[in-house]
Amino acid sequence: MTLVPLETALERLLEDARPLSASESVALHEAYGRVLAEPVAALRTQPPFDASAMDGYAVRGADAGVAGNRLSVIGEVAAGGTFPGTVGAGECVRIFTGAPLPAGADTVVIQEDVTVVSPGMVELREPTRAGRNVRGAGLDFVEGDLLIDKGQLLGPSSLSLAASANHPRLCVVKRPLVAIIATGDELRAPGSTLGPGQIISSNAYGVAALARAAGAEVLDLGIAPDSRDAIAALVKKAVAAGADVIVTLGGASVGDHDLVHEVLTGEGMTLDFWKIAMRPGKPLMFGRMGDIRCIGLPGNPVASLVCSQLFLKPLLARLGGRPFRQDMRTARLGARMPANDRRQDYVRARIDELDGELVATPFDLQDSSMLRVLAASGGLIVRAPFAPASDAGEACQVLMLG
Ligand SMILES: Nc1nc2c(c(=O)[nH]1)N[C@H]1C(S)=C(S)[C@@H](COP(=O)(O)OP(=O)(O)OC[C@H]3O[C@@H](n4cnc5c(N)ncnc54)[C@H](O)[C@@H]3O)O[C@H]1N2
Ligand code: MOO
Repeated sequence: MTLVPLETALERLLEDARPLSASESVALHEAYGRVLAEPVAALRTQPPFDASAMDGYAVRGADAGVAGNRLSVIGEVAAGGTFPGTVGAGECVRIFTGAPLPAGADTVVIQEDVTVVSPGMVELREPTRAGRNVRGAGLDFVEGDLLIDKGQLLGPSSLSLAASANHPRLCVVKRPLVAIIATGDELRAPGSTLGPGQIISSNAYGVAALARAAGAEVLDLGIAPDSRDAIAALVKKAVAAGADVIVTLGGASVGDHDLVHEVLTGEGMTLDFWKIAMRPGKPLMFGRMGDIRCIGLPGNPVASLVCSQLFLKPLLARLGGRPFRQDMRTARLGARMPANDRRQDYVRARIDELDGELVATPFDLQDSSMLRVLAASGGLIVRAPFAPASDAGEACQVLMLG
């Protein structure tokens, strides 16, 4: 059987994956980590007036430069207030950080450089350059300035900037909706009392977490038994819910009970690729149902999560318009590894840091049913198809797991 090379599969999955055109308006507190769908322009000027940057005395520049100058204090202004008069020669106004500069003044002498001679009189101890300690109107931005470009991921500083520009809400790219369907007669939800032959359905939880980490919204449609009608009913539900991506779990292989391909095709999916030269995850399936992408994940728990990390996450990131890069690192092998066969191998490994270097030690047991080993793995050693045997201490590539 020909297996699709992993790079080819990834290219085909991502080739036409663009940010969804749908957008929504969200309150600023909900906008962290979202992607901006429309540019943000300043609705106001900041600061809107010449403002004091320090606590001190607002003076005319001509009066500020001479130590020993005595100035009479004609009033006071704090942030939020305004001073009604004008500062003349030989005068000053007590001022606090953030307050608008009174008319006539263009300089602030910080209070540390002043001696209060009497309640109405100060003496300058140090000269201050004209214009110092003043933030000119529009120093940060001017009404109409483009502040944040469309497509930007909204982080803490962009949220404060948008707020400062007087936007209570922002227009962001819709999160891709992922519908998850588990398949298998043997599966029961966590917390169930199991009958003979039954196991707990675990894959959806990790896959959903990876999808959310990539910026998606998740609709977990539960478990369909191994019947065409039951699987088809959940696929129809996913389509009706507006899913952008339908993820099935299990039933992707070649057994008599592996019905996913048949059902998805019956519901209108055109298959793109199926069966990849990778381990775990060989039976991965990808197709399109109109604009909906369908990913058939293998049932083995480790395979479903490794395939989600390698395929689902980048796809969802693209659809959501967010940057994505796998966290690949170079490490030293902590043990010898045998030569690889034709499948790209993702080997569960313990990751330690030793003298500033990463050391990746493969676990002895690599069965793709073993979640405990995966959970103990800080990363996956990536072994290219037909890689020769490697000795302990040799450099290797590791896909770090978050
Ligand atoms: N003759 C062949 N048999 C198999 C092949 C093959 O190429 N030829 N491939 C093997 C590989 S590799 C994998 S991976 C599995 C995947 O097969 P399916 O996608 O059809 O998965 P199932 O058969 O439905 O389940 C496999 C295994 O995983 C358990 N499972 C399924 N869903 C879940 C879930 N949601 N949570 C937890 N565990 C789940 C299921 O009970 C089985 O034990 O096929 C090999 N066989
Ligand atoms: O994907 Mo399967 O887990 O390669 O064994």
